[in-house]
Amino acid sequence: MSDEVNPFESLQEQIDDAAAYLEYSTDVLERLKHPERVLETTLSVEMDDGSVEVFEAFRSQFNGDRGPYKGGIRYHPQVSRDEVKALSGWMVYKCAAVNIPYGGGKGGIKFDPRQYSASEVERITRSFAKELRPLIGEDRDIPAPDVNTGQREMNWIKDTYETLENTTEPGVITGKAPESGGSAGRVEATGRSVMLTTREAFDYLGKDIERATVAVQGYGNAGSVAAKLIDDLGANVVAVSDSSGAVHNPDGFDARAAKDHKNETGSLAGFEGATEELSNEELLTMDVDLLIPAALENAIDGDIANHVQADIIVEAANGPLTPRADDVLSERDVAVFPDILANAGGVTVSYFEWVQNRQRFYWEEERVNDELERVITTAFEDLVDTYERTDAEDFRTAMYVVAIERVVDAAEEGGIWP
Ligand SMILES: NC(=O)C1=CN([C@@H]2O[C@H](COP(=O)(O)OP(=O)(O)OC[C@H]3O[C@@H](n4cnc5c(N)ncnc54)[C@H](O)[C@@H]3O)[C@@H](O)[C@H]2O)C=CC1
Ligand SMILES: O=C(O)CCC(=O)C(=O)O
Repeated sequence: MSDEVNPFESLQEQIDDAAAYLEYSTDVLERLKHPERVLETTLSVEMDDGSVEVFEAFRSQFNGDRGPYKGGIRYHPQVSRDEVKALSGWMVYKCAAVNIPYGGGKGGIKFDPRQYSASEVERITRSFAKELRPLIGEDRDIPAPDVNTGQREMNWIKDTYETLENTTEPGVITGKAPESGGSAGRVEATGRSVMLTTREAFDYLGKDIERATVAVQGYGNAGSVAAKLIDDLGANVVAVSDSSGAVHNPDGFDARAAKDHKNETGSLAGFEGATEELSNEELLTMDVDLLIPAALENAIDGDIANHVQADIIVEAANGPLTPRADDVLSERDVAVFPDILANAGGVTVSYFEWVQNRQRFYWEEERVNDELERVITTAFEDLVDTYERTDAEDFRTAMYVVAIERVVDAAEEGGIWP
């Protein structure tokens, strides 16, 4: 991609954009732009054939002024020190945007888990958990799932931690299976907040979600649940993609059937509800009402942004737009609703899981979903109030204004800063 940028630099640019609407000194702003610490380690793990392989792994703790560091663990060949730094920073501002009492962290192991057996993935995960042990804890740093990790990996990390610490501490990690202390509603929570943000955005912009056409890039946890729930609002999902490519039907198709096909065959290719297959870029530039990038960072750069035909973008992925794409889309009046609001359902229900773990009292799914809806609609109101009050250049900048003010207030009121 022509303007693919380092995601850590994107994060810093987003903070600078918001700073123009805030009256903080450069010292204060510099502190908001760098992680407090980053663990960089290597895991030496025995493979099934007896050989030993070495993996790079990271955990970044960006800012803990509002509470324990919080954020997922990603398994992907693109994982790097700067990527986890960016992702951990986005967690800080996400938790502040939806006003839950956490700071931000993120971790990852640089590998493709699909190339390894389940027992190899388990040994790699448990090896990482041993490295994380001194850093994590229910009041210190609480990991969770992200790309290519889920309940299985969270359960292994919890078990390794609890065994080594000789304790029972389910709140050390969230996104666990319900049998291991996970919360009802966590698997669907990220997609649910994407749906809630979409619903509020259409309402705010005076557009009708019923029969609105939708394209979704990335059909994993975040993208497939968002598609299913937006389909339930009456919208028409016409194209979805995964790393194997995109499928399209101009008349729309059942988002659940597309997910079933992916679960059964491992990819969207050959989905019988589609009439044609497209490239990833063709999906991103389709003439639809709503585009949901739900894969990885930098999916839409300045060049692609020039060809985007959607009226509204709701970011399910973290950092899917480059700063240049943001500028182009803002000039072209495409409304972008930012990741730090739209995908915050995951960490919000992680917060509910952590509360339930600490109280040893578990909620029904209906309560989880109701509380999540309250958090996201309140954050959406905070966003539009600030957007209108500041006349910010776009919704992302307005959301960062809200979030940065909360982080600075916590640091100042808490006596962390003079
Ligand atoms: N899982 C969670 O709770 C949360 C996830 N997110 C973010 O959502 C995004 C997706 O994460 P998950 O859904 O959890 O991951 P996942 O591993 O469940 O799914 C990722 C999907 O993206 C697809 N993909 C990868 N590269 C692609 C490409 N170039 N074009 C099209 N599709 C591509 C994969 O095939 C897969 O379908 C990430 O940015 C993640 O950080 C954000 C908040 C919470
Ligand atoms: O559930 C969580 O704690 C974090 C989820 C996450 O990694 C994210 O929001 O990007």
